[in-house]
Amino acid sequence: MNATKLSVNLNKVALIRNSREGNYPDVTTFGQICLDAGAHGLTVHPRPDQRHIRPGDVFALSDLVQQHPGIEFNIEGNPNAGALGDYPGFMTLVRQTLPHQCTLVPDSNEQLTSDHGFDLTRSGDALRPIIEELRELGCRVSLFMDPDPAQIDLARAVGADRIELYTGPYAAAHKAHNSEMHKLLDQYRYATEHARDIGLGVNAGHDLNLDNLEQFLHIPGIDEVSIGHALTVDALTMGMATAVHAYLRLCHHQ
Ligand SMILES: CC(=O)[C@@H](O)[C@H](O)COP(=O)(O)O
Ligand SMILES: NCC(=O)COP(=O)(O)O
Repeated sequence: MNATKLSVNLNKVALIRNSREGNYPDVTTFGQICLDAGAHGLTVHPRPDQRHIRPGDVFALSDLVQQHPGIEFNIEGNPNAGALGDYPGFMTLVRQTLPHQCTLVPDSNEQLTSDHGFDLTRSGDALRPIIEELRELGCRVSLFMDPDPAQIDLARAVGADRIELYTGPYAAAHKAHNSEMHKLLDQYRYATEHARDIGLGVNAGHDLNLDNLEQFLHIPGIDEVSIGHALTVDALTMGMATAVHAYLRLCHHQ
């Protein structure tokens, strides 16, 4: 069984912090707890409305990760999200913090959460120079994608290093005990095989949790999962370090 890396998404820790004045809980402290517990990386998805992760968190977590060689910092977002108020824009933040991985996501500013992968037939040409710049900056570039082999071919063609499979539909089918789930899992399995065959790495994320992760990871070849929402909820009952351990076990690291 191959091991999949776990990157903990800290958005929801920041969301609680932002509900009051001050810095409690401190996102960087929770990042440190995750790393001490064995997480392989930290993920943030700064959104232009700063509903959770703020630019200061991105800088602080970048500094934290630099003190931990081998740990990956992953920044997610729409590269076309420009400056808004005191939000400097996605690409400015990335240029200033140089994460190991940039996961590009086609979210609009007002979206509640990510809910689809890129349609590269429409946005591929615009993404190509952005991907080129990110790779020149030394960032691995991953594109948030649905499990569609034709679109995955385009991800390769526009210069991505990896894809991140959007797992929301799988999570919903799993929760509903829906007969669609097995059909979906076949699609994710085929998409993963296809991506690897054409030289792309494969990440996965969105709504993965302690109930649905194990079955998803029966698909061989998933390099990394990024998990935030459910892991943070689990941490409310288990504590953050124990929650990270529980997810690491399902990723076959413990
Ligand atoms: C790309 C992706 O699936 C995650 O970034 C997810 O969207 C988390 O973002 P929120 O925490 O803002 O819902
Ligand atoms: N890329 C997915 C991610 O970072 C976390 O998604 P979720 O676990 O908060 O749904």
